[in-house]
Amino acid sequence: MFKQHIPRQAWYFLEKHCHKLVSLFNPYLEITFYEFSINNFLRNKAYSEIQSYLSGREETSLHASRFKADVIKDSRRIALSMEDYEEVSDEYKGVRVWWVLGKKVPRTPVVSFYPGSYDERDYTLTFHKRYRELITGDYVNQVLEEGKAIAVTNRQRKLYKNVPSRAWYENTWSHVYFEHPATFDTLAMASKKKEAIKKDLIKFTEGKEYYAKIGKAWNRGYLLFGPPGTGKSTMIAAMANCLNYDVYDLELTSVENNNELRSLLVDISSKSIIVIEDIYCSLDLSGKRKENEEEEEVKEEKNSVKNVGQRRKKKSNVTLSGLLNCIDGLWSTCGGERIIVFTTNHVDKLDPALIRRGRMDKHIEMPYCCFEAFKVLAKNYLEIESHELFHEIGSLLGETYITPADVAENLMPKSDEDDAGTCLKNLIEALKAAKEKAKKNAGEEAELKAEEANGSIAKGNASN
Ligand SMILES: Nc1ncnc2c1ncn2[C@@H]1O[C@H](COP(=O)(O)OP(=O)(O)OP(=O)(O)O)[C@@H](O)[C@H]1O
Ligand SMILES: [Mg+2]
Repeated sequence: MFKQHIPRQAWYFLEKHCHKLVSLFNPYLEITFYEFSINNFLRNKAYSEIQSYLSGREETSLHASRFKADVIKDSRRIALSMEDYEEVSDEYKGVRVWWVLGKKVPRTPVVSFYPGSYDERDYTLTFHKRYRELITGDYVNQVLEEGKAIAVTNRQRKLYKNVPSRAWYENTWSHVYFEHPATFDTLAMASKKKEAIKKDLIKFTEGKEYYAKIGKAWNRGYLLFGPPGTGKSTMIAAMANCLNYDVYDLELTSVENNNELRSLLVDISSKSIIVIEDIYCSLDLSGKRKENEEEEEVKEEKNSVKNVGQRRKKKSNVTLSGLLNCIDGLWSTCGGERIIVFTTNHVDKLDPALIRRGRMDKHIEMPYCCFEAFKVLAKNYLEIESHELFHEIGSLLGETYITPADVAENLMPKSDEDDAGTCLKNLIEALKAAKEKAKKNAGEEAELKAEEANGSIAKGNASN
């Protein structure tokens, strides 16, 4: 119980040599909840729940003297949790128990070349042997339940990003707090389509029993495809905000091989969206590895800015089958309530196996800006729902392709003097320019085709 007052190395010595003697007379039992499971692979849920439970208790703040502070829920409050080796007591049905937060001390000194390497921690629960059943049953269950509930209410959502691992056992997700403002209300898209996606998501979150009944893992895959600037990443943020899920942004080019990918995926908690952006460019998933590599080598020489990324790409040995196995494995083995989202600008170039239904259950096309989507943007950016210029904008939008990102850029006031009318006029200019450009491109293309056709006719005549 008072282990923390004895030097740790001395404690290990005593424990090792007097273990049997001590346990014979010691009326107390100790249960340890490790932060990581024995194989160092998965973070123990119980550890996090105990942490939340203890942070949420008044006794913790009364009896512990050193705390770690964490900002919770939109930076409005802080949660205090015990520092290493602190001890707090708790009472359950008149029985006193003690919790100590321990830290694993390596028995041999470890020299690390890397700063901030992670120490493993554990919570030890101590209580009188007499109450073994009560404490290991009811009390521990109550702690875990309450901890889970506290974690849900205090939950500050996180955006995780995989970082290249330094060693096989290391946790390779790092996070920042997720505070993206996009919602389905601010997303510029035809309202019917938006509502259908929202409904699909809500149905998924409420579908625990349904998925169990049909014998399918409680996960869902979405494929978002469309040109750059049509809102694929914005849609992901809106999904995460709608469902209150964490986001795991998986950068495949930083993953060295299939094993590393597997260990990253199994470390993802439930209530999360796993995102693989730009799947076509992240890996060679089309099977045409040779051709692409040659193209890349040429590009590499030309474009020095891209060199770092290209070199990382070559280092990654993640394969299509590895990715598929991981996704299927993940879907069937771990807890559930996870969504995986792939985004791409080149849907036609993806391997069909990757996006077949069952893996990517819903394919969502992110289109160019339509009038309805423009009205959402006008409301977001200019706080107007109608204007005399809307009619002209509507007909121009029907005649040309422009992304919501370009519309948004034009609607943003460039100076304090710019009012809604000025911004709308800017947009009209941009639309007219886009229309002209498209016309010119179409003309050139037609000319080229005609030239090609004439050339082949002339060739045919010559050979006759
Ligand atoms: N549908 C949309 N609704 C609201 N805003 C949008 C939408 N599409 C684009 N935007 C605006 O344009 C910016 C770029 O959009 P976003 O990054 O979501 O596009 P993307 O499709 O992910 O592009 P890329 O393929 O290049 O990753 C966003 O920050 C947002 O402000
Ligand atoms: Mg994007």
